[in-house]
Amino acid sequence: METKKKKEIIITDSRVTKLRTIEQLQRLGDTCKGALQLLNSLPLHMAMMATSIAVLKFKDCELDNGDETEIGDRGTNLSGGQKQRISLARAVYSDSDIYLLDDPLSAVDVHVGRHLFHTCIKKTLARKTVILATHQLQYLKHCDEIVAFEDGGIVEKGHHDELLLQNGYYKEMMDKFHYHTNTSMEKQLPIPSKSKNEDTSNSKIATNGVQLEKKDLPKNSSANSVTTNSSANNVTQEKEKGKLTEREEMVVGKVRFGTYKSYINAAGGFMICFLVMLSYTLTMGSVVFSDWWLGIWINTLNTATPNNETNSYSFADSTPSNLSAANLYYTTTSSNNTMNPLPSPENSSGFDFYLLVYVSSLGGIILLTILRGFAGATTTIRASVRLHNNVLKKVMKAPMKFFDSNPSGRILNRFSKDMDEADVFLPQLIDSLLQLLNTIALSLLTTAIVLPWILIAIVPVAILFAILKNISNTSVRQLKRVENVTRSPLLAHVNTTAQGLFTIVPFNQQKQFIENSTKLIDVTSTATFLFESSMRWVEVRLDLSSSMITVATALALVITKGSVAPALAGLSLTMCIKVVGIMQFMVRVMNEVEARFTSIERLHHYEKNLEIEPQTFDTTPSDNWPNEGRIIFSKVEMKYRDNMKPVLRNISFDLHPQMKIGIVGRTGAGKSSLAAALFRLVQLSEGHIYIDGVDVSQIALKNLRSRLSTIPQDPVLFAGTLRYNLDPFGKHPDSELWSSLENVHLKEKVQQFDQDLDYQIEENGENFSVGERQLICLARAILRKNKILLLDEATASIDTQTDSLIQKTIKEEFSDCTVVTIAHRLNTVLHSDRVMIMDNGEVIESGAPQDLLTDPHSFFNTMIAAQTVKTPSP
Ligand SMILES: Nc1ncnc2c1ncn2[C@@H]1O[C@H](COP(=O)(O)OP(=O)(O)OP(=O)(O)O)[C@@H](O)[C@H]1O
Repeated sequence: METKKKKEIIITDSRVTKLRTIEQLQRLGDTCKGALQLLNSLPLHMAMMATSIAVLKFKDCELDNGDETEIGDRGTNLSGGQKQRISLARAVYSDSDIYLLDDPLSAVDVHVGRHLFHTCIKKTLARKTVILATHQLQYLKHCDEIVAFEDGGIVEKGHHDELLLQNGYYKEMMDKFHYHTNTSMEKQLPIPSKSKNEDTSNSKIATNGVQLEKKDLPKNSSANSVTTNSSANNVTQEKEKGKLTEREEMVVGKVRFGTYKSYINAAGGFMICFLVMLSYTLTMGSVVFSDWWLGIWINTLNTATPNNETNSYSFADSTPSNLSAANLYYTTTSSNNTMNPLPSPENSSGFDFYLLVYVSSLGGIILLTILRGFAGATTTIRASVRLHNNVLKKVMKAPMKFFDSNPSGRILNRFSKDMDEADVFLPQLIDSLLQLLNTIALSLLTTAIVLPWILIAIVPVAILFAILKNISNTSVRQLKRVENVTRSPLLAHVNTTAQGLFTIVPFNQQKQFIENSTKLIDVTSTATFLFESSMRWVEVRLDLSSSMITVATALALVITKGSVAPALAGLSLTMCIKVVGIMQFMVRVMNEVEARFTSIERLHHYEKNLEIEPQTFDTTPSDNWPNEGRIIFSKVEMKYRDNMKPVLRNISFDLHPQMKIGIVGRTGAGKSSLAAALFRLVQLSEGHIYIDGVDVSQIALKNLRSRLSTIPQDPVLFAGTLRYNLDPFGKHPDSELWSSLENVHLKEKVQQFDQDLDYQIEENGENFSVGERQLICLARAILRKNKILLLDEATASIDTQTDSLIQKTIKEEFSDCTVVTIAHRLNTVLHSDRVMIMDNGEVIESGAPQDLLTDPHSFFNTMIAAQTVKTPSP
């Protein structure tokens, strides 16, 4: 493998079928957890060492704790460019022979893009075969071979110079590209060749009324001085800095009353729960009454029969309900021949009366049982539905930092396993518990009335079981809590593995993921096993105690043979077996109920303690707000989390209505954070943002977010029809939907689908390319007709030609709107009214593009110069 391998470069057109594998590889390469898992699995420091020179320059990445920084689910705490660089670093580290890179330069700025192309792709991977799908046409002349695709087929193939000579598709594309980028700029202005630091040392930056001295600004965007200083002093503090995920909470001790109260409240309140309990008591009471009445009836019949000595005691039925007054009453009345005040069954009316009451009581039992079942089921279902909805509402309103620091597995765990406990296990257990409690209460009551001396025997049994319950309860409950918590990492792992499958498979990391999964399953199963074992532990002891009590009673009866009447001896033994059985069962159920209530405890924790985004309603904007689209940022400072340094610092600018503004800057400079601040995804630590004179922090989030349109860096599509994705509330007629699709140049493609607007979009829009997803989002924004549109790298994954058509559409469709365009492709913002350049969380330059281009010292000029592809010396 010493000979240099041939490189092949493939250009893809976003309207053309892409190489599916490459696309998915890159897209899923950006899923952070996959990155984290892989990076964790590899010797991370070595990986970074091997690739940092070529790719990362981690200090430029401004990660709080360098390569030790923890990355959240799907790379939530990384900028788009940082995600791409980590993906590329991972690919380089894998040291493969063939590299498939799908547009890895789309989300990075021109400086980093050049660095990545020349240092990483050309130099580090010099001896590898690299297949690069890209829309960055400026790099093509450095490639060995170019393959141009159109409509899913190859239209041209060859070297840059050859293809130019052919004067065909490639030449036309290059001409358009140059027209849109370098040529137009070159026509306007000379391109300075000064380095960035020289260029920017003295000039002033105007940000509409706010004058900033450039010398006050950091000379370089990198945070190297920050990381260097702090790491020298305190290593522990440094480690904490890069920490993202918080420990999942786990309560110790008894389940608090607040948890039960939250369940009772969710079920409908104390009164409803009391009524439900009453329905259980009445049902149980009706059974007892029916048995009792039968006893009276039979007894009356027997007293009416001359030969009544044949009375027998039958306790064969072992259901708890038969441990009732009826049996006891029957026993005593038949032996004592008590007076019966009721009508004699000898006459037919008396017989009818007994029968009538008995049949009515049976009817009552049926009715009350149905009522009880209905009341129990609806109440417990209502409780779990309300709990679910309350928690869901809380999670939906949680701030971004909650999702950053809580892996998806934790949230999934609450909504799956914990909800399952509330939906399935608890209703059954509560039903059993209420029945048992009533049975025991009624049994004790009747026993106390009829055979009070039996209570003396019951007391020690009850004490013994109470002791056993107390001993076992603590461990059963705590082991259930451990089981609850250990499931979260497993769910997170499964979730991220599924999402990152197209990264895992090409990197051949299945084995490692299976091993990790097995380890996590082991941990979860161990916890489940321990919980189940603790339950079995107490059950064995309860069984043993019950048997011993029964044996002791039987022995006592045998020893005292003759001194106790056979009937009473039989009764004692039966009572003993029943009472012990019920008590034993009740201890089990009570233990399990408390253990399973730990899931309600976890749900209640979210319900009660989850921080939500500030819901301010101080100002209610008018229905047509914002009708002008003026945006003012005043001394804005923003941190993603309190313990982090600000990502936006002292940002002030004033965007006039209908202004078209371009925001450019190095990757990680804070451009997307600006959008996050505007949408109040993260609260400002200082300063204010005004839209048409209204302080956005004073209005309801719903009002704010529904009145602004955005196309995010990672376009989001939902599983459903295309129509639903364009117009979720069905507010627009089909004609408008088609017109918006036409505006984004997707009409033809959609017409090819069998079900056109009803075409089914898969989860995350998997059946569309990233560029197409961005276009669908743009069509959605066109339909919404809001006065303010924010495009965050909205056309980064779209070819230059379509990009320019889209820019034209945006210009026409949003001519009377304020459009903020965040872009790395500088030609995208070249025709804006104003360009703002951001660096290290600050606006370092602002002005009309023409003015900035005429200033040879401007940052903007250096960026333009970088885009004109100067090959660095090897
Ligand atoms: N949710 C988050 N939590 C913590 N830090 C974050 C989060 N999102 C972004 N950051 C950090 O904030 C900084 C600015 O990120 P931002 O996404 O605003 O950059 P950007 O200029 O849009 O970059 P790019 O051009 O690469 O998309 C980066 O250093 C990034 O690591």
